[in-house]
Amino acid sequence: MPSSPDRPRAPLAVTCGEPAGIGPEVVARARARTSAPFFVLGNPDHFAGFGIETRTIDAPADARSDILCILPHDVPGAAIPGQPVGAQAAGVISAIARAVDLATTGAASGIVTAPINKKALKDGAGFPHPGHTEYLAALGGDADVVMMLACPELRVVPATIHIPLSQVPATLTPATLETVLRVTHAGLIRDFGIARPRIAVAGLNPHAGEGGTMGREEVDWIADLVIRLAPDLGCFGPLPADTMFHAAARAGYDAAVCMYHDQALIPIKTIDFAGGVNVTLGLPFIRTSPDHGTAFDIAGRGLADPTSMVAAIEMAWDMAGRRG
Ligand SMILES: NC(=O)c1ccc[n+]([C@@H]2O[C@H](COP(=O)([O-])OP(=O)(O)OC[C@H]3O[C@@H](n4cnc5c(N)ncnc54)[C@H](O)[C@@H]3O)[C@@H](O)[C@H]2O)c1
Ligand SMILES: N[C@H](C(=O)O)[C@H](O)COP(=O)(O)O
Repeated sequence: MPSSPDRPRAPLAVTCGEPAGIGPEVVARARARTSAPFFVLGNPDHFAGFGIETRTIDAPADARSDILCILPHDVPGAAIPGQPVGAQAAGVISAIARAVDLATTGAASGIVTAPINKKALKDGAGFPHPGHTEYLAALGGDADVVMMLACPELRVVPATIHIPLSQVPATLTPATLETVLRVTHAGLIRDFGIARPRIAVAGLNPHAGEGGTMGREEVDWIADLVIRLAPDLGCFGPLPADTMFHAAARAGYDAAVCMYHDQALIPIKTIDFAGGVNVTLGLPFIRTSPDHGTAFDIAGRGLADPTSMVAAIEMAWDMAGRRG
């Protein structure tokens, strides 16, 4: 748990996520594993049956830490494990927007999102975004946002996120990478309390291009950009991605900025899938999430591990305390 706040803080708003997934289960089980104040936006029926006492509340300020408090949100019908219901998609999406409103007005200290199934939301309600990160960026006024996944041993940032691998080289530009590095640097200072962040930058190509023999992006512009920004942002690289995640290498930086989704997320989900947290940097409000998805294969079977949800809640609460 984070240190005691200097003054009372509003509780966190947790979104229900996909009812057919493990979101409701990990939210319910998290209640028994942390004392951080939160309430969940969703259909109260979806949170029954996990052996956790629940209570519906009328307002965020009514939230308590000893009971799972649910602020009712219209996500109609039963939750069917592994089978998304199209009619629920709009409610899953609007719960996210409502949580953002609550955080923006100060009724919530920040938001923690339970996992969504992107295909279910697209099929059910035409959700146009590939993930929370992009939706939250839009809700946050087209903010320049960065996806960071963090665990005690490692923080990673993919510079490109939910796009096909074939589009990565064209999407990566000096301007986009510079923005990612600046937002990452600011987030490490503001939300992680690191006074002088050290940021390792991965190469795009095998062996970071090996002097242009295995790809040219590193020699054409990535190295120059990193050198130019190094005095301000404490960045270095580009490094061969295959050798920058072992324990001794990790000790040399506070975050690794990677060129694409899996380059960043494979190492952290391998090192600490249970404890990883997804945090969006650059938003005008706090947002964290567990690092796992809807896990339809185990939904409704009582097998879901709430550790990542607990870590996400505690990280958001800690950030809220740091921001004051
Ligand atoms: N923050 C989010 O909203 C978020 C994050 C990641 C994935 N997703 C979405 O979730 C859906 C499924 O994605 P996926 O299958 O790639 O990943 P997943 O994380 O849902 O599942 C991967 C594997 O890990 C297991 N697993 C996941 N969480 C677990 C937990 N808490 N306890 C025990 N086992 C757990 C699953 O059973 C599965 O075998 C996709 O639609 C994806 O886009 C959403
Ligand atoms: N890219 C994330 C992951 O694989 O864990 C995940 O899809 C979540 O993304 P959002 O937070 O943008 O939904």
